[in-house]
Amino acid sequence: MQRISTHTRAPLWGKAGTRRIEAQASASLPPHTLMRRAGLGIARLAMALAPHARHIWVACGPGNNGGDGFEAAVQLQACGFHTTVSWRGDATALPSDARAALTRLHAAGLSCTPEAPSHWDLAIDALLGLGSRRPPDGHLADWLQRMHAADAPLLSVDLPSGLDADTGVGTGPVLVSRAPRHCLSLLSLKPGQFTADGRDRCGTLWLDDLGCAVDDASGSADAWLPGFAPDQPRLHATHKGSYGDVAVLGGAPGMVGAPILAATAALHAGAGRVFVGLLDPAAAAWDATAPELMFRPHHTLPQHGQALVCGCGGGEALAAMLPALLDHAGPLVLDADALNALAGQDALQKRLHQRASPAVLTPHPLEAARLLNCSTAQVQADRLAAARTLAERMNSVVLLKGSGSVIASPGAPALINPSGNARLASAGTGDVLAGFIGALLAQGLDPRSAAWRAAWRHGDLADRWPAHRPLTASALARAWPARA
Ligand SMILES: NC(=O)C1=CN([C@@H]2O[C@H](COP(=O)(O)OP(=O)(O)OC[C@H]3O[C@@H](n4cnc5c(N)ncnc54)[C@H](OP(=O)(O)O)[C@@H]3O)[C@@H](O)[C@H]2O)[C@H](O)CC1
Ligand SMILES: [K+]
Repeated sequence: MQRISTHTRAPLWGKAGTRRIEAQASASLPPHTLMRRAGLGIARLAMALAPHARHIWVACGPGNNGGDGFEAAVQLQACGFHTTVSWRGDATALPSDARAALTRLHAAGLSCTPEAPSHWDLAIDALLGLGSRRPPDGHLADWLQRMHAADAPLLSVDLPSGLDADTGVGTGPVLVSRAPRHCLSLLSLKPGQFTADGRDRCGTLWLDDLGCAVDDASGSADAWLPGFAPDQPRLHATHKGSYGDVAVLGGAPGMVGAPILAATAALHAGAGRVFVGLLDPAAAAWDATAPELMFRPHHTLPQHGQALVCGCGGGEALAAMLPALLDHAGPLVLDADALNALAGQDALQKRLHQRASPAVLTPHPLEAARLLNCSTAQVQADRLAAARTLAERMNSVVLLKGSGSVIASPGAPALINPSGNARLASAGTGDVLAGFIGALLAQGLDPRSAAWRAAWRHGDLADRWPAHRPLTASALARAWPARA
């Protein structure tokens, strides 16, 4: 069993892929082995999470997820925990593995009750897993509501009930709670655990591969957790020219802060030199808080060899500049108003498509919806699919922001960034991310690596941010850790 962290590099499989893994694994094992292993894994984790629990509530559903719960209850009872198993249904309607587990439960002297207990020290949600097909209702919804409202820790089996393994879209009750939440994923990690509602619903994630470790030799994974890549050490005999130039274009009247944030972030993320071209003619041509930034007339940027970050607070004036920029700029990040200018403009999108080196696009869900000509809800309903479609359509690396940012690139597996938290939900943090990506492009990283490493670092900084210190974009822009 493995605790999943932001450093974990691992393949992610959705429903179909996990079912394939399960079928292959169970074909070579005696009947019911996987479910027994699942029960053992759940019980072990439950005991580790709540060693002093006196009363454990196992809520079981109508499929094999419920069967995992029955197996876990047998183990917990055997270890001396007072265990209540709540289950309603017809035993003959259970799938065969779950039916066998129910028989074992009865043989162990346990019986099921059709009601929830009044008190518990740890709840185990074994209501629905991969087979969840519609919002839980009736007694399933009632039991979920009780588990989420309680102060006791909650351990979800495989998936929090109602969470879609492919998309991370959650249905059914979930309340903001201070009680610890854990999820023990079985056989595989799933994309839906890391994006959309997945992070909130899962809490701390664990993986038990049930002794069937699968590699991804065939490249069939639906997405990947990228893992952690430290910054490259620097040679002593280098200079500012060794680490590339970034040019930042944006800053229409009233929005000058955005490019300054991106430029500051690029500087702190290690770019050798950073230039700024502001679109507001009345803006000051230097920034006393960041005297390293070099301000230039916007029409002179980017100069040859500079990585361009374009769009931050750019306003509508950017649209007229985009054709030339798309044709001639080298490494390129398009953010905010540059993305809005692209939306619905087939000619611009064609230019983007024809670029020799893919640009990095950093839409939030609303910007992605504009580019895809659909609603934000449709983007959020399947973030992986939306990012992949955009990446193919624009021949670009697309970093779809939000909880569990998705990084999709043409011809490469999609990545889901696991770092970050809701403290990043404040103005300007997107500009900082664009600046980080620009700095990594300037230092020679390919667009996909620059995008995921920047997203990972951006999230990791937020994860490590001191609780008592406000997380503002300008502080974040200066927080890239010093190289060893
Ligand atoms: N088989 C094994 O060896 C192992 C299985 N594992 C665990 O199994 C689940 C997947 O099991 P599955 O039976 O396919 O699916 P579920 O348990 O999630 O539920 C399916 C049943 O639930 C009904 N359903 C679906 N949605 C709802 C809802 N909202 N309300 C009520 N009922 C619902 C569904 O009924 P349908 O009418 O829709 O067909 C099914 O009856 C997996 O997640 C693991 O936990 C382990 O991997 C170990 C090995
Ligand atoms: K569950």
